[in-house]
Amino acid sequence: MKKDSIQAKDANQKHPLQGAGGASPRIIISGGGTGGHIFPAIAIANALKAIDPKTEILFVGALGRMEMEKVPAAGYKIIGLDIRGIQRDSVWKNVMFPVKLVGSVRKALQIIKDFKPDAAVGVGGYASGPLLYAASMKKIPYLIQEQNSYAGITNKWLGKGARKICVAFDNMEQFFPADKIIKTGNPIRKDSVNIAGKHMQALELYKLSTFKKTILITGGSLGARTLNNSIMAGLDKLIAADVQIIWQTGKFYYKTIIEKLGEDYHPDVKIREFLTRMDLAYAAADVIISRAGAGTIAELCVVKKPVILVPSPNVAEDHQTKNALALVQEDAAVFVADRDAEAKLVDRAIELLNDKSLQKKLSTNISKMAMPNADEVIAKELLQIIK
Ligand SMILES: CC(=O)N[C@H]1[C@@H](OP(=O)(O)OP(=O)(O)OC[C@H]2O[C@@H](n3ccc(=O)[nH]c3=O)[C@H](O)[C@@H]2O)O[C@H](CO)[C@@H](O)[C@@H]1O
Repeated sequence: MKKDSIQAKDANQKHPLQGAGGASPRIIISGGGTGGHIFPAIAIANALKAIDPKTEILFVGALGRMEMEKVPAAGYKIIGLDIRGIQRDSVWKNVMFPVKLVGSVRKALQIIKDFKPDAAVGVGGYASGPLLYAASMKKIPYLIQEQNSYAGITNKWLGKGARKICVAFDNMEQFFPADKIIKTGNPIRKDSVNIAGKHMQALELYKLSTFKKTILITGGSLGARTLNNSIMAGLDKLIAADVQIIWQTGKFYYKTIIEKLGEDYHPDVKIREFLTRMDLAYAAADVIISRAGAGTIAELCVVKKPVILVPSPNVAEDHQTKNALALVQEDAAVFVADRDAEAKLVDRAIELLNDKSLQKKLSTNISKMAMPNADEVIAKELLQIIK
């Protein structure tokens, strides 16, 4: 584990925020569903460990969801609850929901009894509801981390009982009690944005040329159909422009794309289902095309590359558009609407690659919006509420 500024200087010296009486804190972190919830949770866990490596951390997620794979891969233990969200497309799919909810609260109560946490954290996603509800029943203090400019129904409800609510956007008083809100930014995994000096290593990993410009396409943790369709439509143009691409398709779309194009479609087109080393993908890129998920945006501000954002129109209250506009209003990103992407995205990307002064302006402006220490700030807030 890397040492950082909040770690005690001497390994034997107790950090001022270490658990009461010298005991190391025991924390449950709950939630998940998509990378947008899971990776901030891992970032908070890493920050807690940096303060006190003996901190005991247990994750609670939803069975069958991405966290059950990504959390152990990050080195943490996770227990899954048998819970899923309300399905809006069919009433019948929700018949078992009340039974599963009650079962999950019961299991969460047992987890709390066994693990004996000093505090809990909810990052949003199915599992945080039952776990934080159980925590409130057992009078365990908890903190909520809300990534978006729009709070989901569970977080709004749980916000009333939270000690602190850490947010990344202004005007969150419309969802949460004002006295509990702290604007910290979104926690990001330090290793996903640590790109300094890694350009050559990144080109080697992807077997990319040092003589060509590179575009990274990322559709967020699940991939994005619109981005995939737009790239598919513009492949010939990209190749003709001598551009190479790292194309993250997402798990759902990968197979179809590979079936259509073949495994070795073109040496300049690197197609991947999911990128496990975001640092190297960011490091390789000259220009990035991305969805506007809150976590990705927080990372893009730190890696400060020129970015084109194509917000998903299929998320609650159109929050990705709000995320994207927060940057576009500061001249910190180029905006392409989802409905225009297939016709315009590749042209805009090639134009941006050829416009050095626009690239410079975007990089400078996006870097001003970075809040790189949210993980540490949130970890400290959490330890304060234990005290
Ligand atoms: C469709 C949907 O519901 N999207 C939501 C979801 O986005 P999503 O799950 O896509 O999350 P974000 O865009 O916030 O973050 C994606 C995270 O996944 C990582 N990553 C991504 C791709 C990859 O190949 N490898 C990888 O490691 C990124 O580095 C980042 O840390 O949660 C966000 C935060 O609540 C919301 O703002 C989004 O609107």
